Amino acid sequence: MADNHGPAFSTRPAITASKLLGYHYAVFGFAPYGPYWLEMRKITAVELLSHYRLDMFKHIWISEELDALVGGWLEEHKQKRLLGGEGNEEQDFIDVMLNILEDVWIFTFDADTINKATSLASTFAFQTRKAITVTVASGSSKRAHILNILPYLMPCYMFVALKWEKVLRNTIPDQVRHGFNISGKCKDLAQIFIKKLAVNLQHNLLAQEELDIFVGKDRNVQEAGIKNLRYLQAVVKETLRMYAPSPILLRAAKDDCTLSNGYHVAAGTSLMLNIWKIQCDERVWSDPNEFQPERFLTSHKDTDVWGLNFEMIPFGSRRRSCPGVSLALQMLNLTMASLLHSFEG
Ligand code: HEM
Repeated sequence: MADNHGPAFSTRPAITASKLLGYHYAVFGFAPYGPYWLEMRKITAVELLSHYRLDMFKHIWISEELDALVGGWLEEHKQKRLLGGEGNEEQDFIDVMLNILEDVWIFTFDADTINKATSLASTFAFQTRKAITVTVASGSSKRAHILNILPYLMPCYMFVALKWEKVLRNTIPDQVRHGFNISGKCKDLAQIFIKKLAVNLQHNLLAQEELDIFVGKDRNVQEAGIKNLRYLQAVVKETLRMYAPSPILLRAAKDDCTLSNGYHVAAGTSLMLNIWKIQCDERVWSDPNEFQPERFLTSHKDTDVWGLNFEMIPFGSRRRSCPGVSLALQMLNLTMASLLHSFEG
């Protein structure tokens, strides 16, 4: 279906939570297919998440800079709460935002929570923007900065007839939210990864051996060296296969279409793709419930996660696939390699 009817299913279902929490679909991951989504997708791919930009911003995601920014901000709010006064309301806001981040399936929220989250989300946007402005003012001006992309966002104004302010407010916090999300996803995946290696001595030894050969005990793992760590990459892929962080994809039919089996699907029909089931299909994967990284060096050595092999789509596929896949893979591989490297085998 993803192959033959990809374009027909390139929009998202119009659910209430996307409308309320996504500023009337201005958060482009929730936006319907159309000129606004196309423009935002282009800006994100070229200006924010391209290899060129990832290289420019490497100092941010490799260092602790972003963590420090967000951590400092949360700490400040905690302190305010301890001192009483306005802190309580702000703490409410943080609690709700963290719930949203942890619970991606926001359509399970009841009406009250959605109302509360909607008003608090705008505070979040305001605070994030303030934090970014303060960071710029406080002086990393010589470095490439995320705000460099803002001129490219200006044309979006024309598409949504929103105030420029609103586009800015929705876009940057959205990427920051994804930043939080990836840390969460990385943390969950890292836990699974370590647990799997802890119970399986043989996997652990193979991964450690590879690190010893290509990195050595006395050096830190560098991003450039990851490409040599083929076993480690296979372990990361196997983790993504068995524990896809987004196990269900949400799409909707953009136009009427007829599937190859003759079913007619009306425009607007929601489609939920069960990625977990696809990635554990025993017709494709032998012993699908067994953690076997070796399969990505043997029977599935040509299967990657970029959305072209439909038996393995942890980042989705085609038009609405994850634009952060490159960043996510770099972070996952580097985090896992560094974690493993810090432990004795
Ligand atoms: C382990 C990490 C990650 C996983 C497993 C993941 C997975 C996914 C999946 C399954 C989708 C839906 C794809 C589809 O419908 O076909 C998606 C969409 C998206 N992801 Fe990710 N993602 C990750 C990290 C990131 C990062 C780091 C960013 C950006 C900084 C990001 C930004 C987005 C955006 C903006 C969309 C919506 C795209 C659209 O609707 O056009 N993701 N992601």
